[in-house]
Amino acid sequence: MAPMGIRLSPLGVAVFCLLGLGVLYHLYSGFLAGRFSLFGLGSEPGGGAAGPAAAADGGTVDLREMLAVSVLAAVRGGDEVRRVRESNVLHEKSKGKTREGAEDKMTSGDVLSNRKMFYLLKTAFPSVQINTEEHVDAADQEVILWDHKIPEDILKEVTTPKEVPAESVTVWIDPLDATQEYTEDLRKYVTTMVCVAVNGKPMLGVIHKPFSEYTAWAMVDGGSNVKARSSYNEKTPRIVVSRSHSGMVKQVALQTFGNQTTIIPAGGAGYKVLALLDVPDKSQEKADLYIHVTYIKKWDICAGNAILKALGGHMTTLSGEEISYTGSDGIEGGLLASIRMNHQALVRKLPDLEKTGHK
Ligand SMILES: Nc1ncnc2c1ncn2[C@@H]1O[C@H](COP(=O)(O)O)[C@@H](OP(=O)(O)O)[C@H]1O
Ligand SMILES: [Mg+2]
Repeated sequence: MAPMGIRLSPLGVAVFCLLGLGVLYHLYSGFLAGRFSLFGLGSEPGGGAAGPAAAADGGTVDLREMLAVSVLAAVRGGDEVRRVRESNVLHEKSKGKTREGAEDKMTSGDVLSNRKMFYLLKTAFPSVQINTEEHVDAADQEVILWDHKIPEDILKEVTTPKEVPAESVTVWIDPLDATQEYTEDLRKYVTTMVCVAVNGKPMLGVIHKPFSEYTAWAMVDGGSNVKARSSYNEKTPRIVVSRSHSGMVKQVALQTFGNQTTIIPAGGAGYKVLALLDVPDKSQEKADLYIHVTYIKKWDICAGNAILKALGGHMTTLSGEEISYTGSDGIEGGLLASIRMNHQALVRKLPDLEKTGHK
C-alpha cells in the first residue's frame, strides 16, 4: 500500500517509465540532429568544420551558382585579409612545422577570412562537403546570406545552369595563400581561393588578389574571365618556384632546362598560377612554367588547377599524374603546371625525383 491510499501497479509503473523514456529520446534525438546538421560532425582535412555529409536525398547544386558564390566568398575573405594587414595587428602564430621544417604560420587574416568564406559557402550550399585550410570554430558560426544574384560577367560566359549531384561536389577553400609573405608584408603574392571539384575533378576555380582587387575565375566547359598569353618559351622557360618552400626546385629546373633558364622565386600557389596567364594586374610577374617539388595541400592548388584546365592547360604531379580533389588533403608527387605547351613532353624531360634524391 502506497502512502495516501494510492496503489501502484508494477505494470503501470513500467509502462509509465517506458513512455517517459520514449518522449525523452524523441526530444533529445531531434535536438542533437538539429545541432549536428548545423555544425557538422565530419572529420575533414585541415580540421575545419565540415558540413553534413552531402545530400543523401540525391539533391543537386548548380555550378554556375557555385561560381557566383565562390567569387563572392573570395572577395569577402579578401576584404578581411586586407583589413587585418592594414591594421598591422596580425596575431601571428605557428601551427607547427612543415615536413621540411619551415614554420606553418597562421594570422588573424587567415582566421577571419576563413570564417567569412566558409559560412558564405556553407549557408548557400549546406549539403556540399567543404574542406578548408583553417579550423572553423562552430561556436563562432555566422550565417551569411547570398542574395542569389549571379554577376553579369558570369551570366555572359556561362549561359546555362549546370546541375550536378550535391554528393559529387567537394569545395576547397584557401582563405589566405602566401601566409608567410603576408607576415613579411609582401602583399602582391597574397590571394584567396575557392575551388569546386566534381567527383574529384577540378571544375571551377577562383583566385582573388585582395590588395589589387583583381579576381580570376574559370569553369571547365563553362567560361572564364581570364585567358592564356599568346606565346610561351618552351625551350628556355622562365620558371616560377616557391620562395619559402623551395626544396631542391632550382637544381631540378636547371638540370632539366639548362643554365639559360630564369628562375623566379615567388610566394603563393595562386600567384604562381596567375604568372602563367594573361593577367592585367601590374604587380604580377610572368612565367612560362610553375614547378614545385615539396609536399603541398589541395586547397593551395585546386583553384589554379581548375583555371588552367578550363583554359586548356595542365597541372599534374611531376610524373604527369592527374590530381584527385577528394579524400586526403596532401600531394606527395610535386607539381608541374603549364599552358600552351606539350605537358607530357615536359614530364618526360624532368628527372625522377625519387631516383635523383631531389625531393
Ligand atoms: N612543403 C610544404 N608543406 C606544407 N605546405 C606547403 C609546402 N610547400 C608549400 N606549401 C603551401 O603552399 C602554399 C604555396 O607555397 P609557396 O608560397 O611556398 O609556393 C602556401 O600555402 P599557405 O600560405 O596557404 O599556407 C604554403 O604553405
Ligand atoms: Mg595556401
